[in-house]
Amino acid sequence: MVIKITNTEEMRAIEAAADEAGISYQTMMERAGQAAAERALQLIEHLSDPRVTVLIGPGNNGGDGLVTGLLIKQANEAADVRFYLLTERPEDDPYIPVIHEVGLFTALASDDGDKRVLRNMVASSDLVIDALFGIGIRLPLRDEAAKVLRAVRRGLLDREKEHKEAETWSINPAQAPSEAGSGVKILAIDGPSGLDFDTGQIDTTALTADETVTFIAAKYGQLLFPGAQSVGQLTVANLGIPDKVKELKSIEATLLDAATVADLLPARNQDSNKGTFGKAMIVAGSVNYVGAANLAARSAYRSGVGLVSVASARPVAGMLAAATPEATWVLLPHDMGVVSDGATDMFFEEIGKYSALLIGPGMGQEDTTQRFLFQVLDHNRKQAVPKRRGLGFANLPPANDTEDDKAEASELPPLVIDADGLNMLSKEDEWWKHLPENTILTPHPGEMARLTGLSIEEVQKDRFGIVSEKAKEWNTIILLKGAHTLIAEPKGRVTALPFKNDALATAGTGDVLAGLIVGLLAQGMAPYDAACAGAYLHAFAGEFAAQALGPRSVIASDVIDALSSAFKALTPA
Ligand SMILES: NC(=O)C1=CN([C@@H]2O[C@H](COP(=O)(O)OP(=O)(O)OC[C@H]3O[C@@H](n4cnc5c(N)ncnc54)[C@H](OP(=O)(O)O)[C@@H]3O)[C@@H](O)[C@H]2O)[C@H](O)CC1
Ligand SMILES: [K+]
Repeated sequence: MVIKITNTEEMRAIEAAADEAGISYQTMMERAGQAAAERALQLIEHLSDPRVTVLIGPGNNGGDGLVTGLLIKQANEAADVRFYLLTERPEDDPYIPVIHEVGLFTALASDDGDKRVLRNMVASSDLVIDALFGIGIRLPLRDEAAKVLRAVRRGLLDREKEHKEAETWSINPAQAPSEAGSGVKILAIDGPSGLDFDTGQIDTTALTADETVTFIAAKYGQLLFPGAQSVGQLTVANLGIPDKVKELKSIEATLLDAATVADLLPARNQDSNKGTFGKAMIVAGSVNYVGAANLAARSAYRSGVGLVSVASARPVAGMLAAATPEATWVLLPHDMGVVSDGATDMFFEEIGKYSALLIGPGMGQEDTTQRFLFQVLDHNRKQAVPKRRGLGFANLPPANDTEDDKAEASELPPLVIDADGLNMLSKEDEWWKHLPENTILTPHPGEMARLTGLSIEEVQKDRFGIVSEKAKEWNTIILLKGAHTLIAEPKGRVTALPFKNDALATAGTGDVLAGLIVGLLAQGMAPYDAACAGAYLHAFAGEFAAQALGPRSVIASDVIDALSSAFKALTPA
C-alpha cells in the first residue's frame, strides 16, 4: 500500500478513470460513506445513546455525508442521527427517500433563518460530521455557507459552556478531573469545509476537525498550513481503486506510512560485529555549539550503526568525550575552537574507513571552516589525494597498508549536510555544483530560504513546489523540515511525512535527525530511503516523547531516548 498525494485536478482524473474501470461514482460515494461511518462509530462507541449531527452540502461531499449518517444509524440503532441540509439535495438523490423512510430528522438551512435550529442541534450533539464541501469548493465561502458554519461554532460554544458550568473544581490541581473541552468531536469528510485542497488556504469560518477521512489519496491542501491545522488526524480510505489505474500510478508524491518504512530498514544479521553495520563519521561542533555533535552521535548510534566517530575541533572533543562515551574521536586542527581549513588533510586520511558522512551541526560559519567544507566537497572533482601524515588517534585502529591505500583512493562516502553546513553553502555562488551526487541536504525553512534566496513565507507557502523544483535544479536530495516534513529527489519523487508535532520544535532536534540519517546511510541504505526512514523515525519518536512528557516539555535528548520505541514499534521482535 502506498498513499499518494494529489491536487484536485489529479483527483478528478483518477475518479474518472476509476469510473471508467467499472467503479462507478455512486459506488465510490458509498465506499466513502462506509469509511467515514467506520471512523464515526469508533468516535461514539463509548456512548450509550450518541447524538450525531451531519452537515450536508449540495454536492458529492454532501452525498458522502448522507451515506455516512445512514450507515451510522444502521450499525448503531441507539444513535440519534440528524441531518442539516445547506440546500435542497438534487431531485434524483437516492439517499433522501431512504432517510425519510427510516424517519431520521432533517432540517433545511433556508427554513432556519436565524440558524437557531442548527445551533441547538450542535449544542446537543456528541459528534458533528462536516460534509458541506470537499474538493469542489472555490473560496471564499458564500454567505449562507459561512452563516451555517458560524452557527455550528456557536452551538459548540454553547455546549462547552454547559459543560464548564457542570464542572467541579478540585483544590489540588494534580487531582483535577482531566476531561477538558466540550466533548463534541468533529469528523470532517474529505476535510473541513472551506479548505482549499490545493493550497492549504482555509476560510476563517471553517471548523477545526478532530479527524478527517479522505479518499483514494491525500490532498496537498490537507498537508499545508494554515489548513493542515484544521484537518486533525487524517485517515485515507482507498475505496478499492486498484493501484494500477494509470492516473493514480503516475503520481510521484506520496505520504509515508509505517509499513513502508519498516520495509526500508536494513535487516539485522545475527552473525555480526560492529563492522557489519557500517561506520558513520560526523563532522560537527565548535566551541560555541558544543552539544550538537553529542546529539548527532548519540542519535546515529540509536539507528543501529556499528561505529560513530565525531570529527571536531580539539577543544570540543575535550568537552564532550565523557558525555559521549560510545563515540570515537578525530581531533581536527582548529582556529580558536572552530575547524580550520588545515583540517582537510587529516580528514581525508580518515574518511576512507567510513560508510557515511554528516557535516555541519554546530560547526559555526567561520571563513576557515567554510574553506574546509568546500575543500572536502571538491575532493572528488579534483582528485587531490593527500599523503597520510601519521597523525592517528589512540582509539582508532592504526591503518595498515591496504586501509591506507583505500583511504587515499577513497571518494567521499554518502553525505548529509545539515545546519551550519547548509549556511556555509548558501554563502557561495552556485554552491550546488560542488555537491557529490545524491547528497542529502536537511534544511529547515529558514535554511531553505537562505539556500534559495526566497523568504521563509515564500518557502512555506509552496513547500511541495519549491522542494521538488530545487531538488531537480540542484540535482540533490532535499529534506525540508517542519510539520509534514518533505523529502524530494531530482528524478521527481517527493515524500511527505504524516506527522505534525510541535514537540520537535525545540533546539537540537535537527542534530538528532541528521545523526539518525547518517546512521542509516552508514548501514547501506540508499540515500533517499535513509532520508525518508530517518525523518519518519525521528518524528515518530517525537510522538512517543510527546505522549510521555507532553509536547511542551520534550527536549532533543528525549527524542533520542524515544528512538528505540519508534524502531521497536516499526519492527517488533
Ligand atoms: N475523490 C474521490 O474519489 C471521491 C470523492 N467524493 C466526494 O466528492 C467530493 C467532491 O464533490 P463535488 O460534488 O465535486 O464537490 P463538493 O461537494 O465538494 O462541492 C460542490 C458544491 O459546493 C458548492 N460551492 C463551491 N464553492 C462554494 C462556495 N465558495 N460557497 C458555497 N458553495 C460553494 C458548489 O456550488 P456551485 O454553485 O459552485 O456549483 C457545489 O454545489 C469530494 O470532496 C468527496 O467528498 C465521492 O463521493 C467519493 C469519491
Ligand atoms: K467536508
